[in-house]
Amino acid sequence: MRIVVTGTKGQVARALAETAPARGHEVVLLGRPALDLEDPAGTARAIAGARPVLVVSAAAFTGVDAAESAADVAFRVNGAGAGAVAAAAAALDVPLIHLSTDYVFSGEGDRPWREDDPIGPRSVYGASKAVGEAAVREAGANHAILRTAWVYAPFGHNFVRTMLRLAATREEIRVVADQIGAPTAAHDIAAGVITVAETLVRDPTAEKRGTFHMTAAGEASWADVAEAVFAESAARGGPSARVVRITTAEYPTPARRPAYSRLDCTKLASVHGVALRDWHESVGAVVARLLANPETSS
Ligand SMILES: NC(=O)C1=CN([C@@H]2O[C@H](COP(=O)(O)OP(=O)(O)OC[C@H]3O[C@@H](n4cnc5c(N)ncnc54)[C@H](OP(=O)(O)O)[C@@H]3O)[C@@H](O)[C@H]2O)C=CC1
Ligand SMILES: Cc1cn([C@H]2C[C@H](O)[C@@H](COP(=O)(O)OP(=O)(O)O[C@H]3O[C@@H](C)C(=O)[C@@H](O)[C@H]3O)O2)c(=O)[nH]c1=O
Repeated sequence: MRIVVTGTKGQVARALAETAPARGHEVVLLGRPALDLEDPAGTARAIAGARPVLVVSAAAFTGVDAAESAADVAFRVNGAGAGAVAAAAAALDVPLIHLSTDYVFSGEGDRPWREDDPIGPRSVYGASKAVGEAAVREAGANHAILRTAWVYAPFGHNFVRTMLRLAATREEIRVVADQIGAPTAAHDIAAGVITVAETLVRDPTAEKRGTFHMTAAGEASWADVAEAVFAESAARGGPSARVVRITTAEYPTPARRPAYSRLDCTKLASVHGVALRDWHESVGAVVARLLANPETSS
């Protein structure tokens, strides 16, 4: 099928472009200037012109700290922009998969968040993504909202690449150990998105629609992720650093991040048969690719 994806350089968009052809699908990536989420009419035109069988809404304002001082842009892109993409899918009568985030939750909990738990974003980014979710639900498309978390890939902006970059010049890196979540590889998300896409097109019944959580199996703190990255990197002769485990209070940032961010993914497994692999495996694979092909990793 022809899958039209918003964003050209995004991690999930690029991973979809790499993953879908082997599954028999064509991917069309639409990004600025052809599709600008701040321009709803232009967004609708660009999506219609690309003739989708299904739309994946993967572009977003993802600068969590930057959003705190650019709330107007974050809400235009992640709120109204997401609504414009969903309205375009509804007008074309094609299914939509919209990506959302663990940051819509407060993080003040002690068991993995379920889809029907009340949201309570603590950051502008999380709040803007929550507005986007609501706009997608309102638009009337056959849709699935997939909330994922802590995304990384061998390319793009992500924590794994930041750690390897910092390790090139530092012996020691201070990393928060009291935020818990599930680091999720963009390629694993892409594989799961394609399976959900195939189901939505084949079987557009109400049961397959709605909101689902889709993260890697297992849990980690950011410090755990850094340690796993450096263990894998060191084993392959790449850069590594000593991780100093610190508290969130010791690493002040403009945005507040959820302390407990794990998502319960059982609904996705039972309705769509999708369960992503353990994060350790995927972090290992991404670090291995980064070290083997640094030139394809930007
Ligand atoms: N990254 C993460 O850790 C997580 C991400 N998500 C969600 O998953 C989705 C995919 O994330 P990810 O692949 O990491 O995203 P990235 O940050 O890698 O890429 C975001 C993309 O959005 C594009 N974009 C930003 N503003 C606009 C705009 N006004 N018009 C058109 N395109 C725009 C960017 O374009 P350009 O390259 O030109 O800047 C970029 O291609 C997003 O919805 C995100 O909220 C959910 C959980 C975790
Ligand atoms: C670079 C660095 C970060 N940190 C901390 C800051 C923060 O609490 C945590 C993660 O920082 P980052 O800025 O890399 O990640 P962040 O931008 O918070 O990542 C989030 O992005 C958005 C888009 C999402 O949707 C979320 O699921 C999540 O992936 O690590 C350290 O402790 N030490 C460091 O050296």
